[in-house]
Amino acid sequence: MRISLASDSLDGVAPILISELEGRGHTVVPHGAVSDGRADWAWCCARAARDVAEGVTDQAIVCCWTGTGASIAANKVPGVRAALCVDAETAAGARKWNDANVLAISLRLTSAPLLREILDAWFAGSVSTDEADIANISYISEMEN
Ligand SMILES: O=C(CO)[C@H](O)[C@H](O)COP(=O)(O)O
Repeated sequence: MRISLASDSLDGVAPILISELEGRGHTVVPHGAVSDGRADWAWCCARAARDVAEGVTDQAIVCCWTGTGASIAANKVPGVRAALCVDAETAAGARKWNDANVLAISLRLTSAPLLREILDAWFAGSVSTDEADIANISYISEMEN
């Protein structure tokens, strides 16, 4: 899978994210501190989210200290459903019930072992085929129109 990756800093797990993703067989398109060092969270996380909306990449991972700014910026991009995930259970739910296509990570809260659990759950997950779940996701898309 092609994954855009954005972070506003090289704090916490940010430096190991590229190797974690490449180690899982993904191709990484980096933005912000993990690329050229530009570190505005709003800009780099929106940039990664736009990659997904434009079909340049399949999914994105966006990071900031809290994870909140990263998720807010990504969710401003139409077609993006970004989920701030602090554990594997949340990541599994975000894929299943929200069809989330952008994973937001808090660099403050996420240790390396926790990151691996979150990534495992995120990439193992797939969207629910339940009618009510699909209707909820459709409603989110309709709100963008
Ligand atoms: O969490 C964040 C935004 O939601 C940022 O990572 C945080 O605001 C960065 O702060 P600073 O520029 O002082 O390191």
